[in-house]
Amino acid sequence: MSNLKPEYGNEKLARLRKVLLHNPVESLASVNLSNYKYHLFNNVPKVDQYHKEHEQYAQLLKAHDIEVLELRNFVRRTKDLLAKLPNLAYLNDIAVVTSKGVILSKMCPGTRAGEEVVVKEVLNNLSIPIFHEFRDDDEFEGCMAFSPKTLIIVDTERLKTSTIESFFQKALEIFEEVIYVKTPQERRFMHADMIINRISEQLGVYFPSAFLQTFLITKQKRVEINVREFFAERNIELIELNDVEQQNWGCSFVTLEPKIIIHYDIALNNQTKKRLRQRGVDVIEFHPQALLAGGGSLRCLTLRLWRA
Ligand SMILES: NC(=[NH2+])NCCC[C@H](N)C(=O)O
Repeated sequence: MSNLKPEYGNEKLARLRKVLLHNPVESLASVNLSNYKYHLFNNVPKVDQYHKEHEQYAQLLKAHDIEVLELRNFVRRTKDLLAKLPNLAYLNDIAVVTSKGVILSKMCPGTRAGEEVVVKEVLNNLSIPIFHEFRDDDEFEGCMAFSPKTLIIVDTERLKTSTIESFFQKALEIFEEVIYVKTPQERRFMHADMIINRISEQLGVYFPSAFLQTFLITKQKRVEINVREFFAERNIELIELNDVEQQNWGCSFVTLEPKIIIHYDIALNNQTKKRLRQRGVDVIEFHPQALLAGGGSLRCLTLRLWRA
């Protein structure tokens, strides 16, 4: 019997130790001029360049001492699905790994449906338990473990309100509170990381106008809150991003450890970079070209498995 602590869980903002990536070599070439919109790409990807950049990103993570697991090495039974799922690369949306187990998404009907079947097999093969799975008629493309206490669920076009409602009680078994955000149903706000993210215990970024209505939900109550005031009361400063930064995935980065983030070099403007520097934040920059066709950030490509 081992008394080692399990090596999974990502809600505590410690150093990132282990991630899962998937360079979509089996599927990317099937995205073409006649189907790229169906496949939720912004345009047709330059396949070789996309793979190259994906590999460069994996190397960047390794250079920072992060263990990088390749999804295909943990897939057997669901192997045939890899060729059919070009968005499987966007692993962030398919699962949230907490130290109490995984919240496994239920991807929307269409090109992303079934991604969770593959990821479930992988998690199983990695001996990471599932905390929650949704029903067949649910839609839930991820949420954000903001801290060990706080789960953020953003009601985007990729989540069904009824699915979210039915999940609150379960979420409150492992989080003290859920922050529930109503956001415009537009592609630019498709997942939680498009509107908010954390950099350290005391600092984050957000895009204010995406927060149409925000609620704090606990076992005892549900109250409407003002996000900025709410976080300010807890001494968490949220830096505002502008419209262009938000559309360039400004909120969607990988926090390597508190105050060090890995981000697209095109995402933040100089003023924001300066603000971050003034607060002691280091930005490790990565230049994307072909990756942009997929409509996702480096964070979207990364299933954070373990922080410690
Ligand atoms: N967390 C994210 N912002 N993910 C981006 C996912 C991109 C993907 N092509 C989609 O539209 O579903």
